[in-house]
Amino acid sequence: MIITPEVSRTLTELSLEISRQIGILIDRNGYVTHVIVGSDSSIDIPWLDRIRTSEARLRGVRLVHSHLKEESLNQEDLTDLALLRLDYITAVTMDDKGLPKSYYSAHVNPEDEEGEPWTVLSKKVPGQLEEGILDEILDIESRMTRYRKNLKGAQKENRAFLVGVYPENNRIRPPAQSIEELKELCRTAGVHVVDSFIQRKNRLDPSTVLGKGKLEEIVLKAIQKQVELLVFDLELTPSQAKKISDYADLKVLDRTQLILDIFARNATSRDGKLQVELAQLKYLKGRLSELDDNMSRLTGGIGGRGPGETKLEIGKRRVEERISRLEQELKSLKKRREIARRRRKKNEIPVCGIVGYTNAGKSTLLNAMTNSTVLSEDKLFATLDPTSRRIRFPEEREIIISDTVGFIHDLPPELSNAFKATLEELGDSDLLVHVVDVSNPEFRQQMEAVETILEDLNLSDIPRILVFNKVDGLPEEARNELLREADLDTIYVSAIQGFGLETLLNRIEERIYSQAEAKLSSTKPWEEDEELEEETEKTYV
Ligand SMILES: Nc1nc2c(ncn2[C@@H]2O[C@H](COP(=O)(O)OP(=O)(O)OP(=O)(O)O)[C@@H](O)[C@H]2O)c(=O)[nH]1
Ligand SMILES: [Mg+2]
Repeated sequence: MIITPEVSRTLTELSLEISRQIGILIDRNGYVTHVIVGSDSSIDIPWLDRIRTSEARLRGVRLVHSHLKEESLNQEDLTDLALLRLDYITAVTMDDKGLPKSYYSAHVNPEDEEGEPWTVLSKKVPGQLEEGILDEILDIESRMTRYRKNLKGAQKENRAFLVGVYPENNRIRPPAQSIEELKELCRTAGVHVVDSFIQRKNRLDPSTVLGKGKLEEIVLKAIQKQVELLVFDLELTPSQAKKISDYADLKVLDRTQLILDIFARNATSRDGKLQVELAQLKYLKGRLSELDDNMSRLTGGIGGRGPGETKLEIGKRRVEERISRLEQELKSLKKRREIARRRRKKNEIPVCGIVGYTNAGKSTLLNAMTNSTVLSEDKLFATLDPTSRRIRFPEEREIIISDTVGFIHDLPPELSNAFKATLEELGDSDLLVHVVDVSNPEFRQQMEAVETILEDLNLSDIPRILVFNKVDGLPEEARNELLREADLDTIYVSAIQGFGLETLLNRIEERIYSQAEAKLSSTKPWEEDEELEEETEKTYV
């Protein structure tokens, strides 16, 4: 039974006596876990511990509360039901003697994506209360689970909503494109994006970023669509993330965390893994400091005397220790890499680096170039990125061509070192091939972002070839327009269809070898060699 007639009567009688709503939370064993006294028209449910074990499950308690007037469940009641994932919610009304009159109940809607997030049941009078409430709740839960099971493979895991808040007249990056990029990041990270929400707002709400109303709307939809993750297209402070996550009872991630996660997944070399861990720890350290500041504001004693070493401080110290250990290790790895680099340099095989915005098609292009020519050879250099290949041209000319990590707008500062370390070897390149995905409407901004990063890395002096990739994905007119305005140095390719690769390879050979010859005639090779040998020996000692 939802509530026994006796308890129900106590509830309504007391309620009438004090002219306030009274609510009780009842667990699955029938025990009352909380008694709540509200005002005459509403009731505040206390913070409920998370006792659910899986996303599809309900909270394990139902709320029965009195309504002083003959009113069914109102919007606030239904919102509480959904937000708190209550097992069930019931409002009991009373007659003028305080005896229970009607019961209005609702439960969450376990499967219908399009309807309301709740199912409102028809009114019952005291004699109609039946046994079997527990079975009914278990049935709702199993329907929720079944609904989830029926979702197709990839849609089942990590279901997410994207949330973007943008200033009202930001002309630099249209929100739709920014969200589109976030979607791509999610795809890479194995997150299934169910829907996205964009809010235009000049002033962010300091505590929850979004206004309460918008957040509530999003959370209610999240419950309905069985979403368990909110991904924000901006950087959240730790306390914002915590507030949103507490309110929504959903996991909350921001763009930085998403990128960190992708880096962590994709790092394969020892160096890469350490770099990512370092970035993660630095990120964590920043978060701990902010939380710590908030805590000491709450706990700080008179005259600024603090509470001694808090748990957070201990955590922070451990993080710092690990950071410095990682930095040490990375330093020694870097030394070893430098030696290997010098040795390679001595071999005098010119190096060509492929750079470009993430997803521009760099890896595809590298594969296409090295597989499509009989001149290529798969060769892995242990100390290089595993995607370096050797290309052999006629006349015994060869080059090493290497793929790099993709560039991205607004790289989180914690990551930029890790990112730069992977790009460090680009400094040795004799030529850079800048690959652009021209089928992306944002490609010009992406080119700019790449330019900025190259400058940042002091690489803008290295000769460069500009390659417009994915021309196959462009409609005829757009392609013609590009062709008209582009300079002669730009090369148009489709890495997938193999279009333009010959031209590109020829251009690479031409550029590298004309430079190499120019260099040969202007420097005395033996001088350089001697110097190298000396340095190499020094590092060995
Ligand atoms: N239509 C079309 N798609 C392409 C072309 N080249 C690459 N792609 C696709 O673009 C996507 C990204 O290609 P990648 O080669 O992984 O791109 P990338 O630049 O190495 O990306 P990151 O390593 O993530 O920075 C893949 O789905 C490719 O199939 C092309 O010429 N035409
Ligand atoms: Mg790639």
